[in-house]
Amino acid sequence: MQPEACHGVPLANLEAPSAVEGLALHPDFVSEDEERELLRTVDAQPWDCTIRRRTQHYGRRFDYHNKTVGDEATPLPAEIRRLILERVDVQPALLPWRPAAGREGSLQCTVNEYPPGVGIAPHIDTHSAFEDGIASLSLGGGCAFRLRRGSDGADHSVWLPPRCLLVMSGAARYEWQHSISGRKFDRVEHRESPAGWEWVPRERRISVTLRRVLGSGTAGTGQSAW
Ligand SMILES: O=C(O)CCC(=O)C(=O)O
Ligand SMILES: [Fe+2]
Repeated sequence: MQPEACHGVPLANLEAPSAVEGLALHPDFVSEDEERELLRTVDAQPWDCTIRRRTQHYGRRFDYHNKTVGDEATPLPAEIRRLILERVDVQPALLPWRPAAGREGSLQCTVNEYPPGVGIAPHIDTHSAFEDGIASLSLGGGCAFRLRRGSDGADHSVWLPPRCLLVMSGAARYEWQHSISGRKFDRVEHRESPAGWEWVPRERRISVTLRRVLGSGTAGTGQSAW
């Protein structure tokens, strides 16, 4: 099923497409107050400007050039740990792994900043570096998140509202490329409008993604770096 075309902009649906097995959305994963607290926290930290969008890396560092994870670990800000990691941990069905359960050295957390007009090219997160199960929390603004399956070109877009936790596991993680177009507006399903959709201007979006480094943390020492 192809997305309806309008000026070539795919329609972003409000619900996770059932065709993308392993894709789950958890709306209002944090409250508006918690979102503000997380944004304040992130904005108080230094940014890495190596690539087009600004990033922050906690836990193990991912090298964008050779697609490997370094050995050193940067402590996670306490607010990210409390409001995201610990909350994911108490809902074991959310992710195939537990981010705060003493698996020290195995977490990789990236904060991405997307000003309006900035996106991320289609990709599958490196198989050799990360385990199954990737979570991403949207803060500040939403975006249309596009998934395309390599085997048959199936193509779906879903709207990620602010405060929503996206989880990609199984097929969604391994068989579908994901991307965010570098647009200033998204075309989003809107059931009350006559056309059934509306243009939504992009606002600055921050995503906090959690991944687990492959093969690490299996022999815990009981110490935690964050
Ligand atoms: O911004 C997001 O939610 C996704 C980020 C992403 O795909 C990545 O860092 O690999
Ligand atoms: Fe990704």
